[in-house]
Amino acid sequence: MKILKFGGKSLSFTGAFDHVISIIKNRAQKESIAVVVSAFGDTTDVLEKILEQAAKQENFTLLFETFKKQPQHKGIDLTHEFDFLQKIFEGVHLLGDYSLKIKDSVLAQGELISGKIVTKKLQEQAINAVFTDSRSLIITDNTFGNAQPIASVSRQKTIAHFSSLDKGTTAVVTGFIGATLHNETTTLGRNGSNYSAALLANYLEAEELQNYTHVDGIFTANPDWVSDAQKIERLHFNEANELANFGASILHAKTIVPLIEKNIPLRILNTFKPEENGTLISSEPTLSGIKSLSVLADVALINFEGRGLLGKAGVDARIFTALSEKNISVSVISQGSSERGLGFIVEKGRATEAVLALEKEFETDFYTRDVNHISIDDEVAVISIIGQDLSTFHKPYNALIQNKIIPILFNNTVTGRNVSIVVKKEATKKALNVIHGQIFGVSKKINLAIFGHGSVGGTLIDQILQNTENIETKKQLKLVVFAIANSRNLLLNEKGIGQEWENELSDNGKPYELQDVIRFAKEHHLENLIAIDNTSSAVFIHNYFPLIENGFDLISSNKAANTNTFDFYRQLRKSLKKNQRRYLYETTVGAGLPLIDTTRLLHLSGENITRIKGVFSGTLSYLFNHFSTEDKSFSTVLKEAIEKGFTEPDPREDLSGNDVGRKLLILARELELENEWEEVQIENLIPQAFQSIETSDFLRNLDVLDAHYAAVKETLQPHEVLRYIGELSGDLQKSKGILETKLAVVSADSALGQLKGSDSLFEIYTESYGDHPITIQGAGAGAKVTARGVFGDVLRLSEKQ
Ligand SMILES: NC(=O)C1=CN([C@@H]2O[C@H](COP(=O)(O)OP(=O)(O)OC[C@H]3O[C@@H](n4cnc5c(N)ncnc54)[C@H](O)[C@@H]3O)[C@@H](O)[C@H]2O)C=CC1
Ligand SMILES: N[C@@H](CC=O)C(=O)O
Repeated sequence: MKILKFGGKSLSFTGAFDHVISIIKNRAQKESIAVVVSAFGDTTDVLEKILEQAAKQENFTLLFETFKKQPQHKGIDLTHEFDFLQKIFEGVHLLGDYSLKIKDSVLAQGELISGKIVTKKLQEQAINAVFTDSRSLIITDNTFGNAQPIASVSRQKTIAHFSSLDKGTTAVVTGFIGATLHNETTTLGRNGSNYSAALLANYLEAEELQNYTHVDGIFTANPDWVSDAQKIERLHFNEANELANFGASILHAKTIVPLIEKNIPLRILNTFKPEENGTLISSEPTLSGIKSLSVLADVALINFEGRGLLGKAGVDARIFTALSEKNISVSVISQGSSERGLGFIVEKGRATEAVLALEKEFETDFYTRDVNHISIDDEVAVISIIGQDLSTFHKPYNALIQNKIIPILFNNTVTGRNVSIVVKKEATKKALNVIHGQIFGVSKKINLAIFGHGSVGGTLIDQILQNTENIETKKQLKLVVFAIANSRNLLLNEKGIGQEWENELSDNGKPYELQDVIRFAKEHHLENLIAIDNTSSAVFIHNYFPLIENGFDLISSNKAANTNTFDFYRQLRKSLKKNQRRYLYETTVGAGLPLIDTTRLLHLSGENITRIKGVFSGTLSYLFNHFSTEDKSFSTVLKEAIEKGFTEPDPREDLSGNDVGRKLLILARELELENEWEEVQIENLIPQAFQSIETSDFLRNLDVLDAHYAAVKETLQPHEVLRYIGELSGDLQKSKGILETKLAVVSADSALGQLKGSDSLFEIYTESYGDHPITIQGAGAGAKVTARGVFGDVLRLSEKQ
């Protein structure tokens, strides 16, 4: 025989009542089953509410009449139950009070009513169903509200009842309720119906207990909180027991024990998807490893501080005796060895009572100041990682710290392989997602906010969106672009903005402040945050500080932050260090070329860099490579460079030499030089008259540059070409270097002279390499290569997140 149990949600009319009847019908026609039912939907709560109204001597009639008229009650003779309830409510109304015994009698009507209805509906479908009032089977002690079954009597009564049924009969048994030896109605406490079903399975030595719920089975975490949670196919009883103890709402420890005793498998199924296998819990060994995350949300942390009690014996015993006298159960406990500090978790509703009990117990110790204080923090939750041991705990732990979630305390069990972490309640969802992403090997979600969607930013967004699947398959990284903004508008989507981002932004983008992005990330508990600055704004860089303080790592193609004052540069590093955030900006020198990384590694490894020289600007490289050898005017070649996306948003940044100057300054600071922007000697290629006019006027009048550069070209010898060069020299061991940019005439067959297209060339001279510099050469500008470089930074950060 199999026991099928249906919970209240499955039985509500707005739920899956018809599915339940058809499941039972199909199964009853094929095999031997017994059915255990809970009360319909929220019946138990409604009955309790009416009882409360009656006890407060309020008018309970309206609610009671509404209850009686519920559609599921139609067509069934429930006169007996309704009359019984009416009498009790009237009595309670008169007395203004009720006992737990009365409450059990009232609540029991919910299961009695649903049992009758299910039986009748099955009979209408020609199923030989018999209503079975479990008060004649489950005999309990008289702990009303949480009665304990008397196994020997209950077993014997249950077996006798089922033996008396004709073959092919389907018993519909009321869950949750029992009766004392004196025939007084009792209830079995929280999760009582599941317990009844487990007891029945035990007494009848059933083949399997099948629990039909509103979920597909047990998941690696609550899918309402973790969208990547996966269904677990199989669990061992021990693992299920751990899960049950730590808050998995569809399991309860006391349900599992009767099943373990008789080795009866438990299957969690979805009423709406009866054909699926759900989760099977049995004694079969399963693959070892971490199984699931569970959350205890309705809890409070009690912090007991008693420094003066150091070394005194029996303090813990006093604490737990005081609590146990009040029947307050303690879950997570953590105690320091050096001082008498003890933190532990109790049910939230009992926290004040717990503190009062402790204050009473330690009254004299307060007086002697041996106990400093006892406090409650009820804004906490406990996350338990079932199957986790300490050998790999550093992974989720580090991920939490990375995401600025600092566990308040944690503990592990010696035998049970699980670690519990107490976190601030507001961080629960984010913490769950971070841990889940880390330990289940499913993709780690990286949440990106992209500021600036011009040439580089726009190309980057497209590159990311085109490669999301590929990256997820190869790297198990799920890149989610949750924010895209320019200087005016912001588009947000916590699930990820898609390929249509441009249209969506123009349709739904809204004016914003930076705080909107930060708040959105917090409200949606987004983890592994990266902000990407693809603007050229010297104003935007001040946003780096709030971003860092709110858990964002940073990436920029914008050179403004690293070329601001040295004080700003230092403050930024300080904030990054304090908040344990990282900042990558590989594309700020040489676009996609690995300049920063190479320079940094050489310097860090102690290699003495003596000089860095080269063509730093892709734009100017393109300009002079083509202008020197082709019969084209200077402005024609410049326009080509602009069209190809090599130039800065304002091309005068390139022509003024400023862009090269910035790159020199960025590299200098990588070498720990403290140069300021004003100390960079720059040759400006723009005639004085055009240096401070509007960009649009300048762009309209580019040909004014032609005469000057035609004259310069005239002076070149046949084997000579023009190159705009940047050089970092001087004693680079000191705090300042010499930073210089200039237009130079070089031999066409020199390394610099042979440059093609928009290639940059960087020569890094070091002590060990002598006269043979490390040379890095390649496309030094262009939206595609730059975006690709930024993408590289995203992956670098993501892998370390
Ligand atoms: N084009 C290239 O080859 C390379 C460019 N870069 C850098 O990449 C950055 C972007 O360049 P492009 O895409 O060509 O510029 P762009 O002008 O095409 O795009 C800049 C974007 O930033 C936005 N923006 C400006 N101020 C903002 C603010 N305060 N807040 C939010 N958004 C703001 C603009 O609305 C625009 O969407 C620049 O800093 C540039 O120096 C770096 C290496 C190579
Ligand atoms: N305009 C810049 C782009 C890269 O920083 C250049 O030409 O190098």
